[in-house]
Amino acid sequence: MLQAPPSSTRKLVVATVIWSTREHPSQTQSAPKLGTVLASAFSCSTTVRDDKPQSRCFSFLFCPIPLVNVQLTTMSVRVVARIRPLLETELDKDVIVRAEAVEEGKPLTMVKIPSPKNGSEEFSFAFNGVYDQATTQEELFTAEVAPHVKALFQGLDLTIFAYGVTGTGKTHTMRGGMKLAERGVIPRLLSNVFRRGKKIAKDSNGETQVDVALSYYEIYNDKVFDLLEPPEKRTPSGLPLREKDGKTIVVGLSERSCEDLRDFERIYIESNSNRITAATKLNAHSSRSHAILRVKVTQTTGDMVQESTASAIDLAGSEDNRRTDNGKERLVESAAINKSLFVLSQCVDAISRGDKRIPYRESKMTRILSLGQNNGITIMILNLAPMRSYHLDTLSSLNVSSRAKRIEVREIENEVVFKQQPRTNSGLGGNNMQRQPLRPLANAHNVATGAVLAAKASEKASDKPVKLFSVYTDKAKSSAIPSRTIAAPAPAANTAQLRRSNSHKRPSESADALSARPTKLARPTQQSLVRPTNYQPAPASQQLSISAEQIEAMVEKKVAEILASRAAVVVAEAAPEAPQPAPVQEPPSAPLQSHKISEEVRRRLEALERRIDHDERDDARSDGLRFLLQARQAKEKGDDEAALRFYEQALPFFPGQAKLLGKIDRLRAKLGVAMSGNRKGGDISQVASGPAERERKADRKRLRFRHDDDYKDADNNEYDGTEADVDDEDFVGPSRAKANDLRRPKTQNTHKKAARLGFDDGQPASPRTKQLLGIINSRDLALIRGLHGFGAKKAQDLVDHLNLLRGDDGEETGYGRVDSLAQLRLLPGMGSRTVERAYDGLMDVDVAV
Ligand SMILES: Nc1ncnc2c1ncn2[C@@H]1O[C@H](COP(=O)(O)OP(=O)(O)OP(=O)(O)O)[C@@H](O)[C@H]1O
Repeated sequence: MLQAPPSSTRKLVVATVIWSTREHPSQTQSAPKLGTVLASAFSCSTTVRDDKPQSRCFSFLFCPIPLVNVQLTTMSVRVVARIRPLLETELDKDVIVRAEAVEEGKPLTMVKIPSPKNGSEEFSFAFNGVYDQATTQEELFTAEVAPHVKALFQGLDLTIFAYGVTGTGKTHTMRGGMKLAERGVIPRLLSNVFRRGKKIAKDSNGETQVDVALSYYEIYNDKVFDLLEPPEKRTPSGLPLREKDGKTIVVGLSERSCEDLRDFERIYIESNSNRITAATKLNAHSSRSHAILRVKVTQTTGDMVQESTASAIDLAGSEDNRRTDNGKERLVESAAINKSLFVLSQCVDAISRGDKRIPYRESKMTRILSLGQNNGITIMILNLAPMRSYHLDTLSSLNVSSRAKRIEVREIENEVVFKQQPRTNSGLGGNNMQRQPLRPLANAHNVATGAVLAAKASEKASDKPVKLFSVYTDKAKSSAIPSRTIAAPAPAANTAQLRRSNSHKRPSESADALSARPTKLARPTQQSLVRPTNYQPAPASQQLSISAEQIEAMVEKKVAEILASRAAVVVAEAAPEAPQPAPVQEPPSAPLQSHKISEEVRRRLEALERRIDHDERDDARSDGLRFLLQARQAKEKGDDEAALRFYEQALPFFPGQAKLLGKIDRLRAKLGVAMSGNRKGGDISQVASGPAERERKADRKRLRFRHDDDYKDADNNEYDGTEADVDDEDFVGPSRAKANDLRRPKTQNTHKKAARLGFDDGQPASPRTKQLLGIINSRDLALIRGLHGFGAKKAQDLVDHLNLLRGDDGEETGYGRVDSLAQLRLLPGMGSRTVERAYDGLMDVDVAV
């Protein structure tokens, strides 16, 4: 049975067809001929998108036995735009965003918006679909999401995320309002999932069992918090992320099984009350976090199990703080929100440029979203406000989103596995998951983990969480909507009128907004964080009553466990061929004194551990710290060779660090002596040809590539590797230096330019460089905006970025300070052209003076 997928934008790249049998799903065999046949048989229906011919993809999943899986299919991220209707206070005359069709009678695919500089000019952005102000929740769902539910049950993962400026309707789209008709994508998705699950069970006469489980978490200030857990269980550093089987997983995330829609409603409403939203000037109930709902569908037939996941993501909205009047607390959140969205746009840009280095790891949200790296189907819903007051923000999100269309995701269905080897691909909890250790609940601002906050919330708590949106299905209606064909658009003003004359009135704009508002939690005061209205203190019997020593013992034990597991992971990643360190096995009752590591070392390890956890706003650095941690552990065990390897692996994260280089040199020297002694006359070259040296060589290569990627000119893609060479000259030694010499003539001009600007880290900074860096490091928005080539947004983004980078240990590491033009160039949004212009701008001023 062949099934054509719903999307018209997929393309077929049948490279390998995996043929597997139900009896032996693990035995696969390439069948390229069959793939070719299928490709030629079905590639005839071509659709045109973005002026690029695309072929339709056909998947052959869920065929009768034997299973035939087309595994290497790619498709672009499907990007659709939705223009929200006018709110009560907004006027028709201010509408500037329109939805249009390429030709009359065709579906809407264009968004038109005037140029901010010249009103008579108009920009057009093409999307896979555009939904105007009159579009209902049901129409959007039926056209964009419902068709993919089938694919979800065929084993594909589905990701739907709403992106846009604050107040443009992301939460409304994803979660929806109180009335049945206002239900958003999420409740409708669950409704469809349960319905299809029941159908599959029924059609198979109960042979196939379908289970649904939920995880729900938020990323707040770049920390991950489980929304299924009560706020008092949160730890200040949130849950860590790890990569597993090519997927980013949240370690220790809980999962709840969900039987039906009623169950879902209870869980969803309860956990949404844990989500952080607050009043800002631009949105009375603004989401201050990115919220990610994961719906895991497990189909079990006999001993075969197939898992797939639908992720529905309501991103927090970017906001221009000049318009928000945000207070300090909101500004901190805003900086985190803007930074992650900025990184997202950087990722989109990098992917669409075809860059090798995609800055996913610079924010948790982009790591989790992994655009272009994740498999399955991805739908991005760009939410737009039609008003002039959003003009520049709208343009910027239109730019990002239209580039996102070029991102290809691999459409790979999840494998079917035997029950005996249950998949652990979610890694998202369950009983086998280690939760983070409980820590004292005194917390920083604004995260609802503190006992005080919780207690405050509990004063207002009612027995039941407040229901703020509708979940239940009105089945009869849903099937009545035909697949979307939207007539030629009415002029914006008319549609706006149409919408506003509608009886549908958003409670947010009404006097009793706080009580009746459908989408987000009511907040007692403007600018205040509103935390769980449903919070109930745990009954006395469940409250923690443990002594300080017990807590200390728990923490110590946990640290030892975490270190051991990380050691295993890092060792496995770093040297797959090397023997794995034996896991630290400690009986629960083992006395603490039995720990092999001395107190002093433990303290240092803990300090490192804390830095790893707290420093996760820069995961690249925390990777580096992890290597340092491993190196120290290895040294403690007397394994100098491993220590050397880990120190060298840490080096790319702390390039040029004299202390680190010193350690490496000393260890190399020591190892050389020791090895020659051990090997009776063996010399260092023997060591150098062993696995350690191979690893070192690989590291150097990695280091070189890393630098090469970093130094790829962000503005013009012109390659300039010279700085990288200068950076690690000491480390690479003479042979590398020679290689550099060979490369130099090719990049002479760039090099000269770099030298003129003092891009080379090793060179003394010129007065102008110092002046420029002084301005940057001042983080003074006005000064930075005054630099040549810096617009308001660029300046704000830079300041936000620097503020975020500074962190607690800013003083010690100098992190968040820009010490050279080379560093400045590498910051998000900079690039050599920007730095050059700013530098030259200063020069002009000097000359003029
Ligand atoms: N399609 C729509 N129909 C009716 N009302 C809408 C629609 N989209 C948005 N709204 C209304 O617009 C207001 C802002 O929407 P919402 O809170 O969903 O924005 P948001 O993008 O999630 O904002 P933030 O990023 O600050 O959380 C709300 O009052 C919401 O009810």
